[in-house]
Amino acid sequence: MAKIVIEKSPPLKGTVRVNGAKNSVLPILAAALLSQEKCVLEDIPTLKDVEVIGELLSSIGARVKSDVKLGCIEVDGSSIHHYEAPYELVRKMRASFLVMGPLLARKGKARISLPGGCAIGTRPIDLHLKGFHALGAEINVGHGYVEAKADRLIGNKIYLDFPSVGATENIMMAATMAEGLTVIQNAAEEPEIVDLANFLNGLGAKIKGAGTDTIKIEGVKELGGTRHMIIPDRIEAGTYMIAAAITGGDVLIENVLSDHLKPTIAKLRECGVEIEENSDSIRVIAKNGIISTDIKTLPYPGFPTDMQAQFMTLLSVAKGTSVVIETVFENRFMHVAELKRMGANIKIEGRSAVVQGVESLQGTQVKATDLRAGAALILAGMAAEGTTEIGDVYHIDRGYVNIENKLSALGAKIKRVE
Ligand SMILES: CC(=O)N[C@H]1[C@@H](OP(=O)(O)OP(=O)(O)OC[C@H]2O[C@@H](n3ccc(=O)[nH]c3=O)[C@H](O)[C@@H]2O)O[C@H](CO)[C@@H](O)[C@@H]1O
Ligand SMILES: C=C(OP(=O)(O)O)C(=O)O
Repeated sequence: MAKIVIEKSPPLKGTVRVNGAKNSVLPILAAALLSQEKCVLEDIPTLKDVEVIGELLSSIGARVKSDVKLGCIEVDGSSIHHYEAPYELVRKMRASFLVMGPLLARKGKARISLPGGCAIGTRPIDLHLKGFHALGAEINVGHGYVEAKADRLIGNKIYLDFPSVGATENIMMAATMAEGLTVIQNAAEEPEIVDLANFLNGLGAKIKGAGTDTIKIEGVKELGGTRHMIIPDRIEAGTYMIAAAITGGDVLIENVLSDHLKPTIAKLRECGVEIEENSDSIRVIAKNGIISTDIKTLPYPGFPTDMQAQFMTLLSVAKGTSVVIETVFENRFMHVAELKRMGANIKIEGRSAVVQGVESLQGTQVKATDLRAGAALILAGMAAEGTTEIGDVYHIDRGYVNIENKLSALGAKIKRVE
């Protein structure tokens, strides 16, 4: 099993480029199933999750060609003949459930394995199903699978009890070819929702309001092909911003939309980190040590839950006490036990963690319990005395392209050992 081994890093220096966003490319690849023609996606990150969704689309009958050198994927959905996402693929990646909306719209039926929980929470799919039901689908759950059927989908008004990213995406995709108008209220407003809506509109869909809490979708008869560039990954960018901050470095992060990073930028500034925002890059300069601050995760434009673990690592070596409140997932503190093994002083009280900054962390053997917990441990390893060895790195490979190469190019002492 591969491990990542890290020694305490000098201040990081140089330039790093961020890849296309994992959380955009996954729903957009699922959405390509809606099209009768070819879709070409650009700035595709070479991630395990992208491979898995590619396998899923192929198993449904789409022709998927990827050009790793050019960072492109072409999906031809004209020949889809199947309507099932089996347990083996959904188990590997929850986002597989996002093919349900497109399959319902395209084939009138879908059978998808129930995703189940994961290390960060139970993650139900009730809001996705509430949306499909409101569009006229008959839903049956049994034997670990959800089956949805509809001779035709009919537009409706759907209020989401929570602005779920996945439910907003799945319902938006299903509604593109429904009869009449669908209105999603209390919709998620994440940049990845806007990217998906832009892609769908490129196929000929009629979607308005993506990026606000009310999305209106006027159904069309069919969708064609398009070429689309995936937006930069704001979580990958945020992770490199913290890498620069925790090592006291000076790093230019390229291919970034700073508008998508407002909460991370604001909180880093509160910690005393200097940040220069340019049109498509951000420079992070950390000369004066880190000051404590409080964070509370919220749906966009609030502080992203996907940055909570990495930010907590930074706060664990800050001067003073910080409080971190996780409101999006009920169990997203798995990294705390590992950080504590590295000498962090953190106490959990329900959904809050009280972080008392320590002078320094100490390297030891730890394991990645999920994707961002793994990223948090890499950051901790760069700030820790001695050697840190991270196991279960397959979690990290779900969401970061060549993280050890990108960090070592900035001067970090990090390597992967098989
Ligand atoms: C592939 C992808 O884009 N993943 C992101 C997406 O996950 P995902 O789309 O799964 O996250 P959601 O926004 O749906 O989940 C947020 C909260 O809503 C709850 N919920 C969700 C759906 C539902 O039907 N019922 C329900 O109760 C979840 O359990 C969770 O507590 O958004 C999350 C929140 O920003 C991010 O952490 C993930 O990185
Ligand atoms: C939780 C995440 O992803 P997923 O929804 O794919 O598990 C993440 O990207 O941090």
